[in-house]
Amino acid sequence: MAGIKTLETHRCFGGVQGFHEHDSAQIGLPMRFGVFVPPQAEQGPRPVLFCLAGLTCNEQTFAIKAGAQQHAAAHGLILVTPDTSPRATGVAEADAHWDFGHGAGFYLDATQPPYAKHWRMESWLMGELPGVLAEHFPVRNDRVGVLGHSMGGHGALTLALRHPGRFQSVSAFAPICAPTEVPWGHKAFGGYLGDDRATWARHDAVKLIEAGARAPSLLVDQGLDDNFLAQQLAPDRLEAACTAAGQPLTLRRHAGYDHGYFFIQSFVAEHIAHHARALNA
Ligand SMILES: N[C@@H](CCC(=O)N[C@@H](CS)C(=O)NCC(=O)O)C(=O)O
Repeated sequence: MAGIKTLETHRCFGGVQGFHEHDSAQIGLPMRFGVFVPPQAEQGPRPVLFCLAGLTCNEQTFAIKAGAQQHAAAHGLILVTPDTSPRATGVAEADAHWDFGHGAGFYLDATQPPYAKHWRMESWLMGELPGVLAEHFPVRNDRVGVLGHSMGGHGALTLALRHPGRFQSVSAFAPICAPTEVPWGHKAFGGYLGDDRATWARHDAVKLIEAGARAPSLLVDQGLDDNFLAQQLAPDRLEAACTAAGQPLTLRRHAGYDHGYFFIQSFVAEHIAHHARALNA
């Protein structure tokens, strides 16, 4: 049995919010993740919602700032908040940027040195972490959703599109929809994946949809006062790709909201309800 180290637990809305660490074989380093277990888990295994955070965030950010536990407790969902990259890798360059390296894993497996060794976030999340969760928490690994914010929104969309059948529900707040077309994506994909743009396209939600990949019906919220909207997020590209491909999408644009967690708090109840509808069905 793969061990985990429990770092903290807190009673929360009748359930338990914990933060844990395990020695990841995929990443080759200890990795941290949060788990909220709702009160209904005392009666048996519950569906799981992965919540993927954005640039500069870690396993605590969404758990502390989004206010999601009260809604997960109401619907009986387990929330999992993975860290956003490997840590303490010894790669000096990975500390030099806030939008690349540590805290900026982009939920993919890097192919380029020096990142290829530890930046294996897709293999960790899709291949290793579900098994760790199944050993230590009352999860139903056959009822799984994914939600993400910004870089994590890119992660939610691309992981769902790249792994059909693994997620029954998908949603995002202010996702990076077309990373191959924006500066954050150019920097991250260039560093992690190298110069071959055909490889980049396999981690771009718009390009994946255009190439025929499909996901469960998408719920996406976007604030119109988001500082990153014009340069980095490209929700219009997602909307156009979904319309052309017949991929179901509910894209809601909200006047006055910015990129941060006050925006997320304002709509997180509706996201949790969206996931609960599919996962508890
Ligand atoms: N460069 C800024 C912005 C980074 C940023 O806005 N990150 C978003 C995700 S892309 C976030 O969720 N930050 C954490 C927070 O708002 O608490 C910083 O380093 O704080």
